[in-house]
Amino acid sequence: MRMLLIHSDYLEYEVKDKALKNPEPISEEQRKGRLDEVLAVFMSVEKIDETNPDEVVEKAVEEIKSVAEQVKAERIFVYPFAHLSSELAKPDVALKVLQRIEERLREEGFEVKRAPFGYYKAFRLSCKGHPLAELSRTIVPSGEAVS
Ligand SMILES: NCC(=O)N[C@H]1[C@@H](O)[C@H](n2cnc3c(N)ncnc32)O[C@@H]1CO
Repeated sequence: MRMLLIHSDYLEYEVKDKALKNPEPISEEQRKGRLDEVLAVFMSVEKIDETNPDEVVEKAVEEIKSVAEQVKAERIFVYPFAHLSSELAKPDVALKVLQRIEERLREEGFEVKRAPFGYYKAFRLSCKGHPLAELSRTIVPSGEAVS
């Protein structure tokens, strides 16, 4: 799992076209979304994560929680982003992992939105620019080497 974390004044997206033959079914309301004062987390779920998705979910939640507490963000935007890795997990595994991360962050008390999976989307982001505003993390199941 590769994550790019951007502490932002806002992130807003608009769904454009399908990027997968069978993208995640979405409601009309989910075609656009916005959060203000948000920690945007762009995530590529990787092949290696398929060996232990549950562990990767927990490690990702811990990392996101730690950064959110450091930058004092109470809102998280989970953003599926297939451009941070050349060894992507299959879409059905990736979607489940991202849905579970969304659920777990809500359980931890954050306000959470997740951008729709399997689409091309236009988005606008306003990075705050402070020293911790742009971070990346790589997470792998235990016992696996980071490539
Ligand atoms: N920017 C637009 C986009 O990335 N669209 C991606 C993601 O929404 C999603 N997707 C597919 N596989 C993955 C994966 N392994 N991890 C994360 N997202 C994935 O499917 C789209 C096409 O790859």
